[in-house]
Amino acid sequence: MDEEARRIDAVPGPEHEADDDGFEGRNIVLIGPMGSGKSTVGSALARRLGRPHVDSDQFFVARHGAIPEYFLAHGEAAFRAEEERVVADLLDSPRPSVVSLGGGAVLSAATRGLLRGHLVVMLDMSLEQAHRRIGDGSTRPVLGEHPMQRWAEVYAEREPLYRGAADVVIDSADATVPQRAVTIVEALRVHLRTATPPTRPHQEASEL
Ligand SMILES: Nc1ncnc2c1ncn2[C@@H]1O[C@H](COP(=O)(O)OP(=O)(O)OP(=O)(O)O)[C@@H](O)[C@H]1O
Ligand SMILES: O=C(O)C1=C[C@@H](O)[C@@H](O)[C@H](O)C1
Ligand SMILES: [Mg+2]
Repeated sequence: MDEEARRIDAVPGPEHEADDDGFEGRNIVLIGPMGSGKSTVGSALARRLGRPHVDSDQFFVARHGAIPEYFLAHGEAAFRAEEERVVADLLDSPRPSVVSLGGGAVLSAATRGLLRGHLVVMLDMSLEQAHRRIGDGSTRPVLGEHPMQRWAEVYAEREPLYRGAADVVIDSADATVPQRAVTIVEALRVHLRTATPPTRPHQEASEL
């Protein structure tokens, strides 16, 4: 793991919370569909908490180059295998961090297993909101030539995986980025007060 790269984005902002942020030293991991704000909100959340922010797509690019080009050259299966390795490295963080995952990272059963024990937040969004965010989808090779139709299909396939892995689901896509960071902090605090036992292993959607 490149420590220099890990420090990028790690500078606390003026609004950051106390050093002991109350999240038991666990990573906060953001999952959810393409365009839901995992990278953008993750960065704001990390600043708020005074934690490092790391993003699996950014680390993938640092290791392997641009994602669309990697898909073209090697195919999706190779991408998923490398993504799995990147995510495992990021979750094995020496400091509690905010970790934003690529939209398809939860497709890996190994990754879903690793998520147990971390605090996992699903950022949800509607198709209409996705339409406003994603534009022509040109930076997301999974969306192909009909990005919105494909976004909806992919969402339907993955929604049970996101929900099965998440400790909290945040549906506030129309709120501002700082508001969404605050909403996540509040939802996680409620989760930690009410979850029994505190680190209850997540169930696979198929087990629910
Ligand atoms: N309130 C908001 N919250 C989050 N993102 C917003 C908001 N308003 C606009 N955006 C924009 O939505 C776009 C998608 O956000 P982002 O790239 O963070 O999504 P993502 O979940 O990381 O997507 P991917 O799975 O492709 O990595 C960005 O251009 C971001 O600036
Ligand atoms: O949802 C997906 O499958 C993807 C989402 C992006 O974050 C990138 O990880 C990549 O474009 C694939
Ligand atoms: Mg992202």
